[in-house]
Amino acid sequence: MSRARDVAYDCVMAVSTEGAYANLLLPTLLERAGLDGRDAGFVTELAYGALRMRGLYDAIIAHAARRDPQDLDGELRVALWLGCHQALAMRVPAHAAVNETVDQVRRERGAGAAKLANAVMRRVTERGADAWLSVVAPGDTPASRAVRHSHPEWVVEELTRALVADGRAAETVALLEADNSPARVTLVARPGLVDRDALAHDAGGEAGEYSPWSVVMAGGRPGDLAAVADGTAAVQDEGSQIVAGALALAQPVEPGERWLDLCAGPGGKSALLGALAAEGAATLDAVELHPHRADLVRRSVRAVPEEVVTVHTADGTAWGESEAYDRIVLDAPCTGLGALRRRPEARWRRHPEDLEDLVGLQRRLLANAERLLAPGGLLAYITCSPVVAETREIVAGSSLRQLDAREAVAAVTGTPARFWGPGPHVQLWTHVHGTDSMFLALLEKPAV
Ligand SMILES: C[S@@+](CC[C@H](N)C(=O)[O-])C[C@H]1O[C@@H](n2cnc3c(N)ncnc32)[C@H](O)[C@@H]1O
Repeated sequence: MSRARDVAYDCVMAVSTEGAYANLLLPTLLERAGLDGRDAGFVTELAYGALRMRGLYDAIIAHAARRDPQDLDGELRVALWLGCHQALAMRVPAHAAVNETVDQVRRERGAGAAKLANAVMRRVTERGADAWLSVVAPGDTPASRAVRHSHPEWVVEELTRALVADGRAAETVALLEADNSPARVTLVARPGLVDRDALAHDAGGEAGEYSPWSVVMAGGRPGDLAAVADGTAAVQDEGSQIVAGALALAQPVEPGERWLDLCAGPGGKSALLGALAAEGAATLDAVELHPHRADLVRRSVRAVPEEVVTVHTADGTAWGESEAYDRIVLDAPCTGLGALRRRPEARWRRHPEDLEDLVGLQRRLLANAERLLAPGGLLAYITCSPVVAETREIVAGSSLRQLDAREAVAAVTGTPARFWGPGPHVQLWTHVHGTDSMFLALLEKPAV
């Protein structure tokens, strides 16, 4: 497993010091190292676990090293996070966790740093995880919850505020725990392009709980599936499928309808909407600001008939002619605090100041989307965040009429509308629905 530990170390180093994304980098590192099956599972658990839980591990390391972990060498700190995760969360025997960590540090930073790693890891392994929690996160305050569940304190506050607003005041801990649980890999069988049952069979998986297009994989690499390789299927969270599908199924599609995806990259929702547009003889314009992400959209929609989706590299705040579209999806750039399971580093990259900038951008995008919507048209405002300032407060500033999004979600999922909360918007929750915590509001421009 030494090779596996090296891969986890390289991944966590690149993510924490070079700004890499674990979900993009790790598959490449695994392939390069020729690791799959059990070894790949071990690396993924180790790297993702260390990246998620580094807030807790820093508190433990601070105690064990009697110094601020930020003052340690980057290499030593990363090796200690990995050592903590092995010893406290992965049932690796203490002596192995200590020895592997010390060897790693010796290779990377030499004998002096290895000595320090040895002393710290010996202290870390003197206690089990529960005993450490009572030392570094005693009681039940917002600060101790933040350490215990390894989220920045401001993130805990924002998530708690969102839960309270949704009548779920007692569920903070359940949500924080869900954020720390590995997500199942979910595929979308793009409608009209591949049969869901056939995909489930090929993937050795099963139909997802809510989305009629979803398949939950039991294991294996999605990229090995023919349907994923040819773009008729893809990895996509069930929550994303539900909220995008809701716009398409909210009312019957008239042939010739024009649809717009105003923030399309990397193109998961464009491809699902493109497939649904093709079935209804509609067309879709997909707009994305960044050229490399617009290229990802082109790749994502490659299996949708060519004449249905047109990808544009443009600024969504200024793009388009007024009243040109019958349906618009605005999947706005957001803090992403609803998708922390899948992006283990995201919670540490975001800062409270980001929220103000994002809210300004969300408002400008929504204002342009309102301008672009035809009378009688429908607009889906979506975020992969439950944060109140970028969800219900943005929608409250809209001049459009808010529809009951629960009805549209019910039409997609075949469940009763009352299942989806008090309305009129729908807030999905990771700890309740097993999806990313996506927000959906459906807005309508009055017909003239
Ligand atoms: C939440 S992501 C969209 C995810 C996408 N709908 C999907 O399902 O794959 C937001 C996207 O908006 C893009 N973006 C940011 N500012 C933009 C702008 N002013 N105009 C258009 N796109 C923008 C970002 O680059 C990012 O790709």
